[in-house]
Amino acid sequence: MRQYEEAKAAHPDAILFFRMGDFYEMFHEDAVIAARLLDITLTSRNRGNPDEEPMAGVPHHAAAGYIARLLTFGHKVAICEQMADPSTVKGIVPRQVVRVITPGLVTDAEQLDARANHYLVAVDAAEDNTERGIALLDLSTGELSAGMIPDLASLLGELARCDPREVLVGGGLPADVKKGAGLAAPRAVLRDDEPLDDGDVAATIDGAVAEPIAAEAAVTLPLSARRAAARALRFAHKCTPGSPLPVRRIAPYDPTGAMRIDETAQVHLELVRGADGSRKGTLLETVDATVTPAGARLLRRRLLAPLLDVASIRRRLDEVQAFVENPRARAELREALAKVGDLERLSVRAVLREATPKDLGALRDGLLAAPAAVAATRSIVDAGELFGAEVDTLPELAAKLAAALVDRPPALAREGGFVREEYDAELGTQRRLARGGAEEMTKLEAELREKTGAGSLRIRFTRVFGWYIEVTKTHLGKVPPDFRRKQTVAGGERFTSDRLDELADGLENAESRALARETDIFEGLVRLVAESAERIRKLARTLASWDVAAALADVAHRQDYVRPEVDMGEALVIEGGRHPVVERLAAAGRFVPNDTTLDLGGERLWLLTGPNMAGKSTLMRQVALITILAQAGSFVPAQGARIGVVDRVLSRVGASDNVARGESTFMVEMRETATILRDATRRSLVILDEIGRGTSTYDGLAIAWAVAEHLHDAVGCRAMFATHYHELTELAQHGPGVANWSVSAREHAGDVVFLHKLVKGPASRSYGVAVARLAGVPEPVLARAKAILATLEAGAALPSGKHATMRGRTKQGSVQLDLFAKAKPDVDAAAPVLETLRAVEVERLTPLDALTFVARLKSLLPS
Ligand SMILES: Nc1ncnc2c1ncn2[C@@H]1O[C@H](COP(=O)(O)OP(=O)(O)OP(=O)(O)O)[C@@H](O)[C@H]1O
Repeated sequence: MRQYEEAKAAHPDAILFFRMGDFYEMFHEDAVIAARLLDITLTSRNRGNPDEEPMAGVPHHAAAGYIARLLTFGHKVAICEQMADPSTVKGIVPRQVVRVITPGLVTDAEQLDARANHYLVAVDAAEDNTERGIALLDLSTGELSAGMIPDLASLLGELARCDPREVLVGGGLPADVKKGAGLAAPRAVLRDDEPLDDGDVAATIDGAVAEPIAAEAAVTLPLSARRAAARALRFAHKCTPGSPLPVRRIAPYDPTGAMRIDETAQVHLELVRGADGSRKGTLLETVDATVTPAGARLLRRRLLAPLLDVASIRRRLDEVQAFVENPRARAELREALAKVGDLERLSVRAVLREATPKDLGALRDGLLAAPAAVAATRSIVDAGELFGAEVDTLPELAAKLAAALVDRPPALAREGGFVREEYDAELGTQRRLARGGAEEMTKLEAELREKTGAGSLRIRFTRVFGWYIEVTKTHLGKVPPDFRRKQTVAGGERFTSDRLDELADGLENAESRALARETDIFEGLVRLVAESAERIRKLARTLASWDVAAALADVAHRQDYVRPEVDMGEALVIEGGRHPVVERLAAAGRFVPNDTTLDLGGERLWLLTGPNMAGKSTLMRQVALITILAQAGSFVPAQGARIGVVDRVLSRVGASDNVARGESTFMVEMRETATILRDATRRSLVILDEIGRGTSTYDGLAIAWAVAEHLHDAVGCRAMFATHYHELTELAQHGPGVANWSVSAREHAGDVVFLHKLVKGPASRSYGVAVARLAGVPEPVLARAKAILATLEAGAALPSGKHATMRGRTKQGSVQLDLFAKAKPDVDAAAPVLETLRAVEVERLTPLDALTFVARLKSLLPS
């Protein structure tokens, strides 16, 4: 147990998986926690003795699933392996912690989403807390980026964007940063990191990345960013004690170069995750036609961080256009890329010495497919200019892997059988010997059967007993004297003989030598791949960017998207724009395209009215999504688009509670509105859907009015504002930049027909009652609603003779709608009954509705 105690002392905060034979055992507190979380049996060691201790174990081959479970609960798992084959070691087998797996640092394909990055994030601050640094490490791809973040809001925005699994919060960070990090990265485990001094920073970075890069980082990266990078590297290094880190570069992380789409907008626009947390119905799902995991990850990153630089955006659009115009090259490229697999993650597994024969096989297939991908791209005119000159496809490594490995190598190296016999003379010899030995065994069996006349005699092998001769009971009398009894089984006896032992030894020798040789070859190949990791990753990056361009071209072709013009102008002109997701879900040809123009020099604030369900939200989201797609470098669902670069997309859509954060609907609404008003710049695109709805009518209207005014007068950005407050449409008289638009609908025989077509001017009415009918609200309720509506629209007079307001105050001070109060006996008591009766459409009533209706009328009469 000394080994155990030492390993545990080195990793006190991890659950220690201590390898013993075919099991990983856990002890003490670890065993208790694991038994509870993994639903495995808690046993004990030295039962009944004073040193009895809890113990639990999981089979070694099934460990991955258990580890994944523990990670989801935020635990770290330290893997302590046997460092030698127990059968060859005298005394205690040496053991060592080879890897600590934490939620942010997983490399096992089963625990990773192939189509998304998996980040560990470190956050730091300069000594005087004036600047904040962030570092993002994806160990599974070996990518590390670091940069400075100007303020807390941006930092939280970045955390929401990269959706990390683990956040290291450097010691000394203010409490608001820690609290904010927890909220902005809800899926992450927050971990307090140990102190770090400046000497540690330099040493950690120098030790991890290549010298020129470390030197460059020292000059170009601000201290807070370097500190964050060093934290991430130090943590990762501690977790992979046995092998070098796969990180070779520190990419500058510059959020100011990207469009900011804060968490709220990401959620409201359903960019990469829908309301249920899945990819279903998101923009990403709609435009992600990539065929490689690395391409999918790149596209996801691009959608979450569209560019601001016009030249770079145009370069991406040029690439997409090239593939739109060359369908043949596109098809060939995509066919080749489909075989490429995940070169990035496979090469990292080799660096971490975690690669299996199957991984090497996949890497080989990927490398072999790369030249066809290059050829396809090269077939495009001007390809060199667009897609870079030389591409290194590592032909020598591909050839070596192809020569060495069998077609479908197994997942486990332990049992061998993955290196081609022709690849290595020694391996060939041992395999032949082994095969010869097996043939000899068959021959011996036939010989013995003949000699003894025991027809049931068999020569068999099991892992536990090795080779033996089995004879059934009926033939035991024929067993010759030189057979030695080994074991008695139900049906007969098992024997051995000198000849059998001799053959078995030879066979076993040949097999174990073959396996040892294969293991050597395998380790050599893994080393070779690890040495080439940087080149492989460079190739993977190139292929991923082609994959994205070809995928977007494919979507553009299939969905009829056009190339947007992107410039630094101040207009956002979309002709025949469509919502990329809704149009796919709508029946073919049923989606109604609309033109929208927001222009800082003209109409910059649109007030959008129209009935419920008319398509106001859809229209506003479509404008935002088209802008995001364009700046991410994609074609867009429209007949034409001119996008004057937008620096931020800010949105507040619909009302939703955030009970988890302990805030009411209205509080959330106002908090989000406040953020928008604070963060919006003249270049931003703001989308507001029915703000003010979460409170009483007049308060809501007042707030909505003031917000719209502020956006128009003070911020002066491009904005769309959907509202059901028709009073707000008067704002158009307020300033030249405000315009009224509405999404049209028609009422036909009491039913509403949505046209989804934009028309200039405010909506004439709301059709709320008609929509309520569409939703199945019972007729008696509809009739009463219509009656109330008519009274309201006529400007009802109160008993006191005052003009009706929507609300009044009771003596106790509580708010109530006067119109819903029962009529008092001294006024025309029958009025509401008559109004309701007049409004009902008798032909729509079911018999049951009619009964309910009569009861309702009666209840309206004073008793
Ligand atoms: N341009 C369009 N063409 C075809 N169908 C559309 C269009 N726009 C919206 N729709 C359909 O109408 C439904 C309602 O749209 P949306 O939610 O945008 O309405 P809304 O006006 O915002 O409603 P509410 O005021 O109730 O929030 C959508 O789910 C979609 O199916």
